[in-house]
Order: sequence, then structure tokens, then C-alpha cells
Amino acid sequence: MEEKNLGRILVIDDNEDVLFSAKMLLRKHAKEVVMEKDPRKIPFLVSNEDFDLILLDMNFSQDITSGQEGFYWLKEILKYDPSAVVVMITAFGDVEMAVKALKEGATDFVLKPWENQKLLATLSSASKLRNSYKEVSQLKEVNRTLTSQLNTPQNLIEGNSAAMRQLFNIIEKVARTDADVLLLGENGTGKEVIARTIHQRSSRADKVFVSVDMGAITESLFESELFGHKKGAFTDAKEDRIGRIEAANGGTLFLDEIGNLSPAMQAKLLTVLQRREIIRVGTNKPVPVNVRLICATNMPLKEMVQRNEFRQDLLYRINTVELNLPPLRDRLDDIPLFADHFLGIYAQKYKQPAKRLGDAGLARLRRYSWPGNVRELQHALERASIMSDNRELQAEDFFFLAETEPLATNQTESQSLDLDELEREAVQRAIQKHEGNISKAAKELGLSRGALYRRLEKYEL
Ligand SMILES: Nc1ncnc2c1ncn2[C@@H]1O[C@H](COP(=O)(O)OP(=O)(O)OP(=O)(O)O)[C@@H](O)[C@H]1O
Repeated sequence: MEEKNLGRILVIDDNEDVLFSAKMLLRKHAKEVVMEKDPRKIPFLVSNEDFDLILLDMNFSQDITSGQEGFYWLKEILKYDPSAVVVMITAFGDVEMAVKALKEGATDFVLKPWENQKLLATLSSASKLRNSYKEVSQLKEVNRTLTSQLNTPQNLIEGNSAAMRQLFNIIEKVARTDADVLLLGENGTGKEVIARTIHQRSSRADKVFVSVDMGAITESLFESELFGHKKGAFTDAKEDRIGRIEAANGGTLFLDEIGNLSPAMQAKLLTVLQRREIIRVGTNKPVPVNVRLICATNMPLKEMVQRNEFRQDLLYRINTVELNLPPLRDRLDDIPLFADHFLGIYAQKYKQPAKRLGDAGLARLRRYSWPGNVRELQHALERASIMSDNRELQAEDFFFLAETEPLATNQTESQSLDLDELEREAVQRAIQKHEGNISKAAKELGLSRGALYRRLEKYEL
């Protein structure tokens, strides 16, 4: 047996000879051996010290044979440390009593007088059990912490546009049911934020929310990522691993970019969803799973079904409730709320006083088409927070890649000879080249900052 791998052992027996021989044997294998003759010290010892193993006599001198005192002290130990690993010592080979002790929570028993090798073997397996208890309780704790961090409500903006108010009415109702949900919407409309919100408002809120980006999973890793694998199932399978679906058990499974699955992956996913069980790669044992499914995509799934690119049966399976997230350009009334929210966050992040959105700034944001939706708005506000010297953000504090994009390559230069058009393009290009730095752009154009601002205003840039 490995040296000292039994940890700290407490031996409680009122017979000095037993204590002595236990100490002689165990000190070679344990980090520390604590001996105690008087069982009345147990509460003090167990509540003040951490023992990996406890060897407890069943029969103390006042009550030689019934074992009642042993049972009493076993219960006391478990009261103070429910995960204590207690091995009972019994002198009479009374199997019935030993079995009763196991039922009461003892881990094992040894007969007195013991054979040294047998005692060591018993303690060694008890110590392994203790280690796995410790590991499990540590993992549970890590899991609890991570789940509560992940499930901490993010700063959700419900919005006050008619479209979002209507949507949140439905979300409120749907969240409480266990119905599977399909979220449709352009990039950056907040599909993941809404998926998390549904989870947080559901009866599964204290369980885990597992998000899987289907667009990022390759065909070859699909099964092992989602269903898990057994050690040795394939070359890289160095250890048993549970998949994402099993990890979400009891909670919510969010499958993002569901429209990106190949036909083969769609078929495998459908089978799992229908059977509500997974089979880890390299095994043939089905494991039942209980997850609430939320899927999301920015792709037109119904059209894809028409074109045979997406399985109709899979679509029916995932869209019990379908929610459409409106693009930001259809809910411009939400912009002021988002602006307050994100400007607050960036003020903290960049340690500066919070900036506000001025009327002209807001008008500018309302005129833009927002192809990147809330994510793009968030970035525009972050950029303006960093770049602008104004406390109140104005039109000139915002410029947009989507508007300047065609100018990124020089081949797309305008054929127009309209002076205004040419000037507008020159201004855009200068701003883009200097990444929004007004002073540098103005210098390049041969204009003062004021003159450049006037042109930005004029061309609504
Ligand atoms: N209602 C909202 N409240 C607060 N933040 C939001 C909201 N909607 C979107 N956002 C923010 O916008 C960004 C994009 O949101 P999210 O990732 O949820 O969008 P998505 O639709 O899932 O995007 P994609 O399709 O690109 O994955 C995130 O940074 C998110 O915090």
C-alpha cells in the first residue's frame, strides 16, 4: 500500500491495547493517527477536526455486547459530519449487528482481533470512498456557484416599443410552461438574451442553462460534443466525458444557429429529441435526459424546408412555440433605453462620467438601418463613449460601417460627378480611414473640425 495515503484517522476504543496496536499499524499508512479512549469526546473531536477515516468500537465497557453505545456514537458522528466515513470495530463477529451498523450509515466493519492486511484493505477502500465524497461535494459546490453566476439575471432591457411589449407578454406566459421554443431573428436581435430570460423565468431557473453554438461544431465532433463519449471510443477520447445535452439535464438546452446543421446532424439530433435519451459514443447504453429545448436561428427555416435543406419533422419537433424577435429598425423606440443602459455600462468600464444621448444623437441613431441590430448599437455606443469628448453624444459621434462599407475597396468608387455626392464620399472615406477620428479626418480633407462637423450634419453621417 502507498505510504501515508489514508489521511487523518481517528480511532476510538476504550481498550488501550487495541489503540496501541492500531497506532503501530496505521502510523505507517496515515498522515496522522489520533487515539481516543473516551467516546464522550467524540462530538468535540468531530466538530473541531477533519478526519478522513474514523475507526469506532462497537462495544464500550459499560455495555459490553449489545452494541447500543456504538450505534449511539455512530449517529452522533454522522450528525456532526454527515459525510464521515466510519468503520466499526466489533469483537464478537456479530454479523447482524454489523449489518445494522451499515444500515445506520457506517461504511464498513472489521472484526477484532483483526488481521493487519485485512484492516488496511478495508481502510484503503473506505478512504477512496471518502475521497470521492469530497470530490462530489466540491464539484457540487463548483456547480452551484457556476450555475448561480450563469443564471444571474443579466441586465435585460425589455424595451418599451409596442413590438417588444407584445413579445414579453408572450415570453412571460411561455417561460412558465415547459414548452420547447424556437427563436427567430436577425443577428444581434437578442435571441440568446431572450433564451436566458425564458430559462430564468421558468421552473428550471435554479438548474443549469447550457448553450451550444451549432454553427461552431464540426460534423466529426458533433456526436461526441453533444452526446459525450466513453474513454477509448476514438483516438482523442482520453477519458469518459459527458456531452452537452446530458450536462443540461434538468435544465435548459439552448441550441443556437440550428439552421447550420448538416442533414446528417439534423437526423441525429431529431432521434435524440424524439427519444429523449442520448447514447454516448462508444457505448450502447441509452441515458434518459430531461431538458427544455430552446433553439435559435437567423435563417429562414421554413424556406429551407421547402428547399429540402432543413427537415420538416425536425422543425415541427423544435417549434412548439415560435417567437420572432423584431429587428432594431422596427423598434426604434427602444433605442433610448438601450442607450441609457449601455452608456452606464461603458462609463463604469472606462471609468468616466456617464455620457448621455443628445437629441441630435438620438435622431441620428433613429435614422440608421441597424443591420447588426442591438449588438451593433452596443458597439456604436461603446465607440462613441471612448471617442467623443462630449458629455452629450451628438450626431457626429456616430458613424456606421454599413454605410461606409462599399467604400472599403477602392474599386467601388462612385462614377457620379455630382459635387455633393463626391464630397459626401470623400468625407466618409476620410472618417473610415481614420477610424472616426474627426481631427485627423478633417486634416486630411483640408477642413477645420467645425467645417467637417457641418458636412457630417449635412450628409447625415
Ligand atoms: N433585450 C436586450 N437587453 C440587453 N441587452 C441586449 C438585449 N438584446 C440584445 N442585447 C445585447 O446585444 C448583443 C447581442 O445579443 P444576442 O447575442 O442575444 O443576440 P443573438 O440574436 O443571439 O445574436 P446572434 O444571432 O448573432 O447569435 C449582446 O451583447 C446582448 O447583451
